[in-house]
Amino acid sequence: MLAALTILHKIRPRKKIVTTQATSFNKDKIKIVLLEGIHASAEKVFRNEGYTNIVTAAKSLPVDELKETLADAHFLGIRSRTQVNPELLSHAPRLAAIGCFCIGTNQVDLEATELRGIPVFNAPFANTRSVAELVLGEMILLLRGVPQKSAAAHRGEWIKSAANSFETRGKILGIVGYGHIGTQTGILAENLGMKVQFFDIESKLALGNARAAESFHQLLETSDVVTFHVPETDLTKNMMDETAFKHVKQGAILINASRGTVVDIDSLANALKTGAVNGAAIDVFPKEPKSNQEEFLSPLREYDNVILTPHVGGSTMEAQANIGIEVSEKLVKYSDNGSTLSSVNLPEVALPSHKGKHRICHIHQNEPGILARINDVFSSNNVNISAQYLQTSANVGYVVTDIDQASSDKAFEALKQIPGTIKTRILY
Ligand SMILES: NC(=O)C1=CN([C@@H]2O[C@H](COP(=O)(O)OP(=O)(O)OC[C@H]3O[C@@H](n4cnc5c(N)ncnc54)[C@H](O)[C@@H]3O)[C@@H](O)[C@H]2O)C=CC1
Ligand SMILES: O=C(O)CCC(=O)C(=O)O
Repeated sequence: MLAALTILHKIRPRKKIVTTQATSFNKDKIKIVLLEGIHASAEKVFRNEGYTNIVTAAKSLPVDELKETLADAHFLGIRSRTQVNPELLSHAPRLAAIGCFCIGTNQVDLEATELRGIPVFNAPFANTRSVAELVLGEMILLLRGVPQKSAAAHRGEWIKSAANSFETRGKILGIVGYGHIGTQTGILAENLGMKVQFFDIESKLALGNARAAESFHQLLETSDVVTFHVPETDLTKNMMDETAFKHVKQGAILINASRGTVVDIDSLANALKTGAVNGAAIDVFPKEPKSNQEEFLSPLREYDNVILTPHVGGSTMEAQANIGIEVSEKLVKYSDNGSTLSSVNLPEVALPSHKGKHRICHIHQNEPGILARINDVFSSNNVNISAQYLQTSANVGYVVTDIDQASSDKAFEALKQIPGTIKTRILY
């Protein structure tokens, strides 16, 4: 492992590491902030585990209020609205971990949190089914022209016609991003009798009768319905732009329940205007209202054949309750036991119980010799190590050491002084 540390250090440029130190307190002193209406199941998990200092808010907080709230907070829970950037982190000196109570983690600067030794956790598939079901429903409604017929009926108009109304059976569904949601959507669509093709940048196992498209453009050219299930990355930004729209099969349906940056809204509005696409369902937008009180602005509002939903793809009672439990359990585990298993930004270390021992968690810059210095501290303080676990990424290393209770405080103090230390915690 030491060799791996050394090699990675040599080939990666040095990143700016922000050194802050935190220790573990009594549970009632650990402040947990849960924002954006995170399901009550999360608070219940924390309370059941003895955490009582819990602040909740039904919405995201304005930046100044958020900074104030985070000044003495140890754990932060958010959904997709709260943006966590280096500026915010500089106002959260005690922050130990962040829970994204959703799938996407693009709202958090993952490198900045990594360099501060703050693990970020999410719920990678607790709302997968909810998104897939919404997409399926929207697809059926759009193929039947229901949104425009319904909007007309609300205005007193009666469009009893089969024109431009189709079954899903036998139609081709093109899935862009064949991950958890993409595959789940494909399976459900096949059960309706659709033919499924997908485009992914990774080589993927095709489930059921699905097949990989030759290219993104080939998928667009041959699909009756196109649905996006990619994360927000540099590659997916405006993936569906003016050029991509030129490849869409005449009269196709377009669905985006991934991230608002993936589909260029002006290009979509243009395609709707010219009739190049026959309808759309959009759940996510480049700029979304910060609260339910803010007006939603979009050039798509004028189109009856567009289903507009307020980023609720994953918002079902089932999904939110499950996400609340899953993410809070990960945060509790990190707090109580030090486990970073399934963290999206820090080296993953799965840990057994440390009953009868004190556990010292040390997050540090991944540089040559640091592991030796850590173990020097233990040997020079005559500390007997009963177990040690470690994992590294290009930038940071995470070493967890279980030691006898009698010698833990002295060793802990010495470990904090090692150059390159980012964060230390002692778990009793
Ligand atoms: N509307 C909502 O409420 C929700 C939205 N989401 C969004 O859906 C996204 C997808 O979720 P999952 O399926 O769980 O993620 P996933 O990580 O399981 O799958 C994403 C897939 O996209 C592929 N991909 C990445 N870049 C690509 C590119 N440039 N071209 C083609 N494929 C690419 C990946 O290889 C992967 O297979 C999330 O990142 C999140 O942003 C997730 C849940 C709820
Ligand atoms: O529920 C939310 O606030 C966001 C859902 C979402 O987009 C996700 O899980 O990535």
